[in-house]
Amino acid sequence: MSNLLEVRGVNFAYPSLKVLTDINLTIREGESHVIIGPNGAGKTTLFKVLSGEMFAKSGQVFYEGQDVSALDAWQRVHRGIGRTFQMARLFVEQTVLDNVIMALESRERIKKTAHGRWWRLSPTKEIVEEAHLRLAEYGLLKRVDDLAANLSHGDKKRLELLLTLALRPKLIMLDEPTAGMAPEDRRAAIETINRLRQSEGLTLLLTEHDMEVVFGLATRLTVLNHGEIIASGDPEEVRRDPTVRSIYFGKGAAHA
Ligand SMILES: Nc1ncnc2c1ncn2[C@@H]1O[C@H](COP(=O)(O)OP(=O)(O)OP(=O)(O)O)[C@@H](O)[C@H]1O
Repeated sequence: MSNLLEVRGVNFAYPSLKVLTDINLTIREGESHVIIGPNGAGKTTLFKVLSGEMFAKSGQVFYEGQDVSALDAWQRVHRGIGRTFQMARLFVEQTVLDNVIMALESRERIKKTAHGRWWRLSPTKEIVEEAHLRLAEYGLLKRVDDLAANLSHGDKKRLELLLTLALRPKLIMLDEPTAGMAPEDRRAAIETINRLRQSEGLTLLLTEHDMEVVFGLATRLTVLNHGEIIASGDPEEVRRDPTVRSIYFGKGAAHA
């Protein structure tokens, strides 16, 4: 497996708080790499630095061997890095169908030009058909005409995943993909994500608190604590690591 993403010596601080300290991390092609850590450990901040929403104070991020540290978020999307958020980001005043059409139009635009923030006012027949097909695949067909704002939490997350994947990323970063879901939705999400990883040849980087999801998805596991990586490797080995056990899985740990 070759390295898809490499993080070298990344440091990040908010004005009054140091959050990431000397982060070194490798994401290999095809793996499902889960990052866990107590609340406030710096997981979301790390995602923001990797996706280009914020820039590291020092250190570098390499994607497919190229330094992308200075690229903006949309430029990283063009390179093939997709991302979802803890609270799904959708065009809530648009219908479910229009959300999908916009994502598909945007993908076509990315293929043709260097700039992807544009869509046609009247989409082609092919795009509308593809949108319906994808909505059917995700079990959202009956909601096509609903406003995205009116979807349930689980359906919003599903739609966001569909939109992110419509851009055909190679690496997809999922920030707590099952947060707030009922147990049966959570199990369905694990299945969907595992299936997509295999069928679309995706590499996954996730943060997650729910241990059923963590061990249902992870092929590699990294533990972040107070902005530092304290363990990384095979999920079962990491689970047995004495430091990890005392900090994270031990008595009184936030998410044991
Ligand atoms: N915009 C900000 N300005 C200042 N401090 C921030 C900002 N965003 C996050 N923080 C702080 O940075 C630290 C790391 O936050 P972050 O959201 O990255 O942690 P996390 O591991 O994702 O937490 P959670 O599991 O609760 O989502 C926390 O102490 C948080 O309060």
